[in-house]
Amino acid sequence: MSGFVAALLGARVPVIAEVKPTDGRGAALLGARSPVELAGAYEAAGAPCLSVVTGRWFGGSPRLLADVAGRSGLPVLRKDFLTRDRDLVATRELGASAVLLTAGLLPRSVLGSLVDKALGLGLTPFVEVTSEAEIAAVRHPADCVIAVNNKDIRGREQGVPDLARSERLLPAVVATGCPCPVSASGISRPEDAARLLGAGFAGVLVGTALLRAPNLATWLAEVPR
Ligand SMILES: O=P(O)(O)OC[C@@H](O)[C@@H](O)c1c[nH]c2ccccc12
Repeated sequence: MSGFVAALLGARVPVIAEVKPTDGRGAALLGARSPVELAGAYEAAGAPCLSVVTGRWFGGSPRLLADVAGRSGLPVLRKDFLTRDRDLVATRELGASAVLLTAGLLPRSVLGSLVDKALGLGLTPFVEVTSEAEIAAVRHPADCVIAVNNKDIRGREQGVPDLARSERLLPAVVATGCPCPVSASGISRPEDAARLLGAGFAGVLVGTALLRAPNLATWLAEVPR
């Protein structure tokens, strides 16, 4: 089992906490904090894993990933729209433990070979899906995190989130043998996170709501398992 998956499955509060400078509309999310300070605050509040967005839509960069991964003791997921083998090699070199692969943006054969390549590099594939057809396209599901995205990435994550999508698709994710189903995006309240975990998700990925929370520790403490 990968370090990223082990950290999530072993966590009391299995929330992957995201570092991203802006939301999909360009609104600033870090306030006066540096990304490294924010990562430290997530760790202190008990988050088991981090997600770092390196895509420019969200104000990210590869440098941001290197800074956070170099300073944090937590396993880090790189979130970006990567399509080539060499992007995965670079991701490893930047210090990530897991890498986002977006099933809806990649032809099935490309997704399969990127999963193979990531596993060969020791990176956990974190495959985001929005439909049963995309779930069926995930190769080696037992070695991947399969994450249901509650928003539509084609709309640059700006639309209304549909948490019911996660609940609807969970049985199909579990049926693949994936040990670590995750629900990602648009989870705005601790009670929504708790409901998804109660339904059977092994983890949730939360960005904007945590970045805007007045108190991280309080938000996470309100997510009982
Ligand atoms: O801020 P939110 O709604 O909690 O969402 C986090 C994360 O899922 C989102 O940032 C995201 C989902 N897919 C992505 C792809 C690239 C970059 C970022 C993302």
